[in-house]
Amino acid sequence: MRSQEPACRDISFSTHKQAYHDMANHNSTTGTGGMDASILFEFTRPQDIGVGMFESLSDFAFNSNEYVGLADSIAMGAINAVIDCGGPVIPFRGGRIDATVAGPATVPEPQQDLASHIASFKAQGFNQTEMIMLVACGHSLGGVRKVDFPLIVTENVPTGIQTFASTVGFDNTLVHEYLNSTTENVLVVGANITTRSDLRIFSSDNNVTMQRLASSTTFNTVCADLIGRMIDTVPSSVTLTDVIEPFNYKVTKTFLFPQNGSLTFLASLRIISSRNAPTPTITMFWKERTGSFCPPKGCSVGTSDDTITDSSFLAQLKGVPFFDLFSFNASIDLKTSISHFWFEVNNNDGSTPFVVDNNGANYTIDQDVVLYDPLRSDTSNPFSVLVVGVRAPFFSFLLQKMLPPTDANISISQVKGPGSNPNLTAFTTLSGSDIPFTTSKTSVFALDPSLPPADGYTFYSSSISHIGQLISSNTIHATINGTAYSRWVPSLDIG
Ligand code: HEM
Repeated sequence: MRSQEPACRDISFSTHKQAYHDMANHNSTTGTGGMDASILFEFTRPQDIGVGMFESLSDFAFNSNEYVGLADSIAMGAINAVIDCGGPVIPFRGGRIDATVAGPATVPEPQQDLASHIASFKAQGFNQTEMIMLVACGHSLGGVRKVDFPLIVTENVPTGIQTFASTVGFDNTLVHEYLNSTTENVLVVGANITTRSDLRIFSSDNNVTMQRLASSTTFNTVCADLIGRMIDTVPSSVTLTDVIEPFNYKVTKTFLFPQNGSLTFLASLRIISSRNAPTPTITMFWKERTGSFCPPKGCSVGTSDDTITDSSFLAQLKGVPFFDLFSFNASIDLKTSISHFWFEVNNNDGSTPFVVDNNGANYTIDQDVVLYDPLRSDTSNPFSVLVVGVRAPFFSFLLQKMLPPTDANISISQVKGPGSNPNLTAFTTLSGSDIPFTTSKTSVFALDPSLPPADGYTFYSSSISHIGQLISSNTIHATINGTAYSRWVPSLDIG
């Protein structure tokens, strides 16, 4: 079995529900609310409660960083939940912006009447037919937990969850069981008539829409469309990206730091691989930042490592069987440094070698003045020592004098998870884990006398404790002699 095989599990169901609850405070008239991760501030409300909701939020606790927020993770979670349960592939757009406060309490509740539900869905941007469809798509998965909704699940269920359909998976079994009156969906046939919201919704057009959904092709098409609209419902101030598809060449794991009289530059190029073709030969090229050192075609180095990995299940469904990661370890002339790099790929199949250069823009290195130094840093335990190299001013470099800059302010801001929300301590106890909040922390660097200047750089360090927390990204900010620099370091470790 491949490591990326899908698994349709409890967490898939609650992740899917969470996406709807996050979206459900959208108001299409005012253009406010939507998929904005405000659920993080709302999940103790009666309409949002449940262990499932908490667990799926915890699942995403470490995904956020300065560039990708929790709301995008929730949207991607819903897409994965649907495919993991055998449903259709829903396109993903990025760019959601996380809310910083709770939204209005407009998530529909099962005890409300039909008119309220029609009004709620209308505010969210869905008409009555679409409401029926979206609820049928949503309730294709999972069920109602007795522990959280004892007034709805009135009888004992061995698993604690009264499922909406008799089979597990994203399909229209729920629709068939509803139409042929074999359903055990408690929101249709539960003893508590007040909370039979699915019955009121499904039958609100005399079952015309439910009958349409009896075709599995229609069900899949309709659900892909409506769940896609659901996760793309955002405040009007937010513009989502185009649909994001896997791309052929992705540069990752770049590190530039001084070492043994040169600059070491590490980079990896991830390419889509079928495993059936010959292994390509890839060469990395680069150009100097200043002066001349490289031949006219650029300095170059071959691969130092090549690892094939499985792609995600979503990528497999999009026709990406494997990824091949080619690593490069280049020694860069210290004086002339590096300004940009690109690759030449020879597929070794008789075709002409070609250049991969970020569609003509090259992969640029914006500065070499402030560098994170992974070798001088120690991230092996929760008490990390992070080291930043600062290039000595030009004149002192020429004189071979490693003078520290006269004025250096360096700090690192880190996104960490989980943090804690003091208002929600009851849930901390309930779940046995921490609240899934990420927090941002800034630490200051000081000139480190234990690290002698070398290779034109002076070294600054900062001791950082992050016991029990995972760091999801880091950005170094520095002002050196009046000039501001910033460097994003997604991972502190070379490996
Ligand atoms: C009037 C509208 C709706 C009402 C009143 C409603 C109500 C409920 C209730 C009471 C539960 C049980 C929750 C639990 O035990 O954790 C539930 C579960 C669920 N709902 Fe809805 N829902 C509505 C619409 C939707 C929509 C539009 C979707 C998604 C498109 C959705 C997706 C789900 C999923 C996937 C579950 C199962 C969660 C699990 O098993 O962990 N619901 N819903």
